[in-house]
Parts: sequence; C-alpha cells; structure tokens
Amino acid sequence: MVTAVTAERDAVLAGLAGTPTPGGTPAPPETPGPAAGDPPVPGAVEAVVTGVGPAAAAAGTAEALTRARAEGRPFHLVLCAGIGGGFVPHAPLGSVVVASRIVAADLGAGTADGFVDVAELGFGSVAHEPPADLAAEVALAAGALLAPVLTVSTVTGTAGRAADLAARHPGAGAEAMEGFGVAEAAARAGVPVLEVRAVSNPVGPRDRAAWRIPEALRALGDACAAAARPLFAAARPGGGRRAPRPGRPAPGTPS
Ligand SMILES: O=C(O)c1cccc(C(=O)CC[C@H]2O[C@@H](n3cnc4c(=O)[nH]cnc43)[C@H](O)[C@@H]2O)c1
Repeated sequence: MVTAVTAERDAVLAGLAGTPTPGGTPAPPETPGPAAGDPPVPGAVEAVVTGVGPAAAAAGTAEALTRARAEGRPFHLVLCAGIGGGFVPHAPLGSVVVASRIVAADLGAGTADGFVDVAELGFGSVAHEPPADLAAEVALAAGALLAPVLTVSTVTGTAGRAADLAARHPGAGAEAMEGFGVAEAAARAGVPVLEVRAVSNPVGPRDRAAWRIPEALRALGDACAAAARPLFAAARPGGGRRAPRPGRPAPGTPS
C-alpha cells in the first residue's frame, strides 16, 4: 500500500484493520477486515510512504517491490491511496473515487494547438488499467465512484485548467499526484494496481484553506474498511482467483 504522506498511511491502515479512523466512524462489525483464511491485518500489508509526486511514488514503489521479491515475499497487489482533488459535480468533498484508469494528465508537450500527451508524441503510454472487476468490486464495497483518476505534477489551481482537464478526460473523477508513478512501478513488476482517492478539495481555483483534509482522511479510512475484504482477497497469492469461503458455496454449486 503506497501513500504520499503518513497521515494517509495511518488512515488506510486503520481502515484495513477495521479500527476506527482517528476521529472517524467505527466500521460496523460485519463489514471490515479479512474473513477466515485471509492473511492477518496489518502484517499482510506493507505500507510505503513515498513523498509527494509521481517520481517519488515510482521510486518508492519500485524499491519496495524489488526488495520484497528479492526476499522471496513478492506482492500480489499494489494499492495507491490518499486524498485528492475531485472533479465537480461527479466527486464532491468527502466522496471517494476508485480509479477505472490511472492517467498521466500532464505528461507531454505544450504546442500552439494545445497540450499533446507523450503517447500522441510516440513515446509510450499515458494510462494504466487496474483490473476492471476488482476496481468495480472495491468501488461498490466502498460506495465510491468508479472513474478515471488523473495524475498531475502540478495541483490544478485555476478554473481554466480544471475545464481543460475535464474536457480532455471526460468523466474524470479525481486528480492526485502519485497514481501514475505507482502504476508504472507496479506494471514493470507485473503486479496489478488499484488507486483509491478521497476528495479533500475541488479541482479548480486554488483555495488551500478550503481543503477538508481531516474529513477526506476519515472517508479514506472508512472506504478501506468497507472494501477490506475484496482488497485482502486480491492481495493473496493468485489474487483475484478467490477460494470459496467456508460456509459459502461457490457459484453454481448444487445446494
Ligand atoms: O496537512 C496535512 O495534514 C495533510 C494530510 C494528508 C495529506 C496532505 C497532503 O497535502 C498530501 C498531498 C497529496 O494530496 C493529493 N492531492 C490532494 N488534493 C489534490 C489536488 O487537488 N490535486 C492534486 N493532488 C492533490 C496529492 O496526491 C498529494 O500527494 C496533507
């Protein structure tokens, strides 16, 4: 699990452990945490705090993945999580967005005709695709919007740039600064990636005083508590191909 700062890490770990996010809502007992047979919490999770921005996020994620593999305990899922800016009106303050795509939104060149991304320039790709079924399952469990999350190196601070991003990425839910870096590292290691963002501020004119960070951190923790089960199942070896839980027959099993 990768975050930019320690406050985000603590919120996610509290949620995954099924404990109340500091100042937040205790998760109801039937929803959080792993089921019998799932790995323990939080020992099954390595939390990596990388610092802000895609480069730091890529370096920190790559280092953790490489070390884990060298030590014979490879990871099976990378979760990039934190707060982010929400695109109005899809993602209001305090809501949560699960990435359907993780898009490098300002990796490219400015031209007389506007921004051209590196894929259009012929240099690789500007998007990573989380496993669609898993992203949808996590979004459903968390009560989150499933939508593209943009990665930017510069926080949007004007209405003009917000409108430009929204026009170039219809349906975008959120922007943040680490997802694409984390996803690049995960892709090179062959490990699936998810991104979850809780909205602390609208994408638009800069008003740092209006950021609602504590509320977003609570929403992030609550979302991770609600989605802990599919997240832990996917993080097991063979992730996503889940064994039926005791007492719950596999689909299609005669009763
Ligand atoms: O000051 C604090 O207590 C605090 C606690 C948690 C996180 C922070 C951050 O400032 C983290 C920076 C982080 O936030 C993401 N972010 C949030 N809003 C936006 C946005 O509108 N556009 C881009 N990124 C955003 C980003 O991923 C940064 O890493 C402070």
